[in-house]
Amino acid sequence: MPLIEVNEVRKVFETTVRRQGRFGTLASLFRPEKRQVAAVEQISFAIERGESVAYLGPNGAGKSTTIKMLTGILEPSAGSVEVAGLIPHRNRKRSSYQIGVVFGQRSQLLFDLPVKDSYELLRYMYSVSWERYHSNLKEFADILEVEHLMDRPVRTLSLGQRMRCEILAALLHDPDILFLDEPTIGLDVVAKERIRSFIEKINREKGVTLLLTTHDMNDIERLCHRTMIIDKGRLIYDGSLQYIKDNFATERQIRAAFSDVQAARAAALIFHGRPGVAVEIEEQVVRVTYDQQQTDTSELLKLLLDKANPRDLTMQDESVDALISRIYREGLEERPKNRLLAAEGALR
Ligand SMILES: Nc1ncnc2c1ncn2[C@@H]1O[C@H](COP(=O)(O)OP(=O)(O)OP(=O)(O)O)[C@@H](O)[C@H]1O
Repeated sequence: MPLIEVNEVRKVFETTVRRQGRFGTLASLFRPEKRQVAAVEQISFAIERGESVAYLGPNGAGKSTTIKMLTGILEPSAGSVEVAGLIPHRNRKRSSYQIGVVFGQRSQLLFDLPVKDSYELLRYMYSVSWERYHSNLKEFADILEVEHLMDRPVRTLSLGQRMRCEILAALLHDPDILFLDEPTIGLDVVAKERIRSFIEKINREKGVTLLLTTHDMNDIERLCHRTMIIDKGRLIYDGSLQYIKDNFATERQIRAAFSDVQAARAAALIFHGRPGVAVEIEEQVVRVTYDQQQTDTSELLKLLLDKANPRDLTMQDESVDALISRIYREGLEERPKNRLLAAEGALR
């Protein structure tokens, strides 16, 4: 039985529309105009114990609203949500024992108090035994390297230090599921890497199920075996990141370096006017960008090697980040949508 089960879920918010002008403001006061916003539309998915899933989408797509329904903060307008056998909004307290939540932008630590005080409060709230508390604190603080921060007021911590303390806070009560909303946002490369390796470890070694929202493709590549994409409240993709890469990453770039600018210019001319191939020159480097489905890589490489004399050749696929933003931007209509939807297991 799946650990998380979401069935035909919809969430509609009612908002008040402000009318323009002085009379409009007055009219809005007496007769407010209501408008309904569907933040989530008929979403269904199931997550098994131990999975690690990326939940992606552009701003305003409905990610936070979904997570709020999974954590019981919001009640769905229609459909059903079940998390670890409970209906979250009806069993908020019991449900909270099963889940840990980390919101990149918000804190569950008390700002002016030492980190440890917040942990002790959480221990009390979640009725964690002192023994369990001490052993979890020691184990996690060790790996996250936050032992030396225990007596520091939270407000004095750097963003990276605070995030590591937040993750520890979310795990003190041994939850089965961890919801992470942008856990690496705003962090430098080293801090991101520390957090990723910790999250990976608790998923692999402790079997904690992960649902992660992120705009950082490295988070996904590193942590998640499954990707769900939501756009305008609808789930448009549920499958592997590899599938997206294989089917949508059609753009590829050959980077050829030459011994001087003249040689680079001469090489660029070889591709001039060729349909579906774009060429850029930067000093002695030529970048040839093309669609793999239209043009054979071997053909371009042969031309380069026969007619020019590159010092170095490297190939690069389109970054996943660029790829997913293109999927958001263009939607799946323009692209091989049918292929995507028809593919077995792509959209469950
Ligand atoms: N309390 C609310 N009242 C009215 N509309 C809301 C409310 N919460 C969210 N919305 C709207 O629902 C839609 C989805 O919002 P949501 O916060 O779930 O998106 P998101 O994918 O998490 O975006 P982001 O990446 O910016 O956090 C947006 O149009 C948002 O304006």
